[in-house]
Amino acid sequence: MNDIRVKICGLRSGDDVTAAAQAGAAYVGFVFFPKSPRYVQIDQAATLAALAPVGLCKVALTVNASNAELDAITAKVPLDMLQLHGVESPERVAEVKARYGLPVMKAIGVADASDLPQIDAYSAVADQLLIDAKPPRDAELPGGNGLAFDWRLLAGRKYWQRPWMLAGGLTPDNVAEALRMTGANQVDVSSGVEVAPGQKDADLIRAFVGAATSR
Ligand SMILES: O=C(O)c1ccccc1N[C@@H]1O[C@H](COP(=O)(O)O)[C@@H](O)[C@H]1O
Repeated sequence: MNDIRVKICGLRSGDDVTAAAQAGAAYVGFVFFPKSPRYVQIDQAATLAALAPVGLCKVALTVNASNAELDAITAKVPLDMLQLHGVESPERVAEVKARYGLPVMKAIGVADASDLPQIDAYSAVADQLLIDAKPPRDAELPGGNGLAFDWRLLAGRKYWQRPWMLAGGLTPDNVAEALRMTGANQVDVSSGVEVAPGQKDADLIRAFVGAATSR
């Protein structure tokens, strides 16, 4: 066992929450982006979050959400963290953090080295960073596309100012290599533990957490 922390994102059923918790995930994510096959409505997310055992960090993933949307989510769902996965500016990240009093994780899309400097800008305001593959220009979703970026871009950059997670195209088969190449100590996965879009699989969740944590 190592101290790698795993987030399983896009949970939609009680069985998903149980599978993530039993596998040893540290975070679970609920997607509040209607175009996603992993979308959950607020009442559904509230029910799922209530099933999470104490200590499992419950994250709401939103995309360019308004205050009204975030007000509605945070009023009903017991949360430990907000994940901002759109084009929210550093100022917006700071505003959300102050308004809701929850830790904020900002997702940053990376395709090449020119995308890396923004990580420093967000480090000044976000509590955590999620370094994900930049979506293709015509993508419907800003994340959850099962696409990896060139992990060599992060080699030797282990020490960002903030805790960070690696995401994008991770699977039970490649997560150990991704951790080795990037030096990440946290990873986030969505489509890599699914048998169909939005349909998580307990065996894949177990295999992913096992592969990440047993190096
Ligand atoms: O999962 C989604 O549907 C999603 C929708 C909108 C924004 C982000 C989304 N997912 C995030 O993207 C990463 C990477 O996904 P994948 O493992 O490549 O499928 C995922 O961990 C979520 O945080």
